[in-house]
Amino acid sequence: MRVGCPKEIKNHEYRVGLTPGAVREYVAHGHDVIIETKAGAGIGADDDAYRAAGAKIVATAADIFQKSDMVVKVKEPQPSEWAQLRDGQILYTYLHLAPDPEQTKGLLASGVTAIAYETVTDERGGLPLLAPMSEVAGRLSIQAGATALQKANGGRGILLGGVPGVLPAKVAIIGGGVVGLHAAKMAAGIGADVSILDRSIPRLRQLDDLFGGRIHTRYSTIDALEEEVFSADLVIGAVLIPGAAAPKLVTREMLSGMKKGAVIVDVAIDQGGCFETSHATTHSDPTYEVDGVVHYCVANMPGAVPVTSAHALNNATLHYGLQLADKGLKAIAEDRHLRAGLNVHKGRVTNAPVAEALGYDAFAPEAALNVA
Ligand SMILES: NC(=O)C1=CN([C@@H]2O[C@H](COP(=O)(O)OP(=O)(O)OC[C@H]3O[C@@H](n4cnc5c(N)ncnc54)[C@H](O)[C@@H]3O)[C@@H](O)[C@H]2O)C=CC1
Ligand SMILES: CC(=O)C(=O)O
Ligand SMILES: [Mg+2]
Repeated sequence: MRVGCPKEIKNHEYRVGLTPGAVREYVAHGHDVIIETKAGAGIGADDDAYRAAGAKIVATAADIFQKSDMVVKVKEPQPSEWAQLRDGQILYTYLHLAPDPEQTKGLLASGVTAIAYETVTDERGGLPLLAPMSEVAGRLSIQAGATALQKANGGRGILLGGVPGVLPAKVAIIGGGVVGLHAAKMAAGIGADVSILDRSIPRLRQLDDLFGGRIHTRYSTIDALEEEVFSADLVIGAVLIPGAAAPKLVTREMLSGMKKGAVIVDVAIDQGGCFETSHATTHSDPTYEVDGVVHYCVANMPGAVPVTSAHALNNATLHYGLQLADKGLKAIAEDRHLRAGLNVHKGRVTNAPVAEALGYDAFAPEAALNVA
């Protein structure tokens, strides 16, 4: 199979879908790999590094989209990219379709077979291709929040860890999954007073055990949520219902009960966000203010630390990428966890939560692929 990787074009997105190390693995499996020139510049991998790994360098993204049987990317295709996808081609990348009707329309019109990293599953009920970026974004959320809390950046001017004799800041984390855990590690490590809210009691038990009393866990009712959000200096939005649009847990009305200069980091923004007042921002202009509360809602947070993120992402995507390259659609038909990643196939939506969020009929991946 010919596998192609274009340079990412989303705002300040410096990750790359294939690192030179991943290219070497595809080549070892007998595949042709083409890479757009400078695709790896953001992680310090130049064209020669890709040539040494066995790839051919091409001049434009159009060359990649025209010549590849499978396109491997990081972020959801942008309008100029989805216009170049076609029937019979596999797209392997993050999609986040539920909050994005335009992209969904574009992918359906193209006829492409699109696998969304974020809905591929594993035996333990996890999302193995989302997890590494959630680890990065969870850790970054505390750095971003700490910066936004500085007075000159519009925040209330509180240091997360405090100092001896002065209380630390309060951090409320809504959603104790992968993002929530990694945000809590950073916040607790820096000395903040941390609460995590979740709807899963087994998960709250696990977090309580992990932190040995260093953080507070709370079952996420409206009462608990209000109490935590109203007293917090920094609120991290980290809920997920896989594939679906994020539930709006913090309403506009609730903002009026928050401290002036408090900061919200809505990591769940790639699924539409869990604050009613969230809208996606970019690394060039990451924050805005509503009712005195600073909002940070960057949808590609890991793009800020591409050297870490691109390698962590490739570690997770390589296994199924090789399966797809080796076997094509048969790989999806054979493996139920990869099938869970199939969001769009030949003009049909094949992920139920995406179909429900956007008002399409859902086709089971098995039916769309003619798998018994
Ligand atoms: N903005 C960015 O750059 C990035 C965003 N993300 C996003 O962050 C979000 C979280 O991802 P993960 O931590 O990997 O998901 P996860 O599935 O590991 O955790 C989500 C948690 O939310 C909890 N939850 C669900 N509904 C809830 C509710 N009503 N109240 C409280 N908790 C609730 C679940 O029980 C679960 O523990 C996703 O939308 C993901 O796509 C991830 C990486 C980068
Ligand atoms: C998961 C995601 O949206 C990202 O890594 O950018
Ligand atoms: Mg996005």
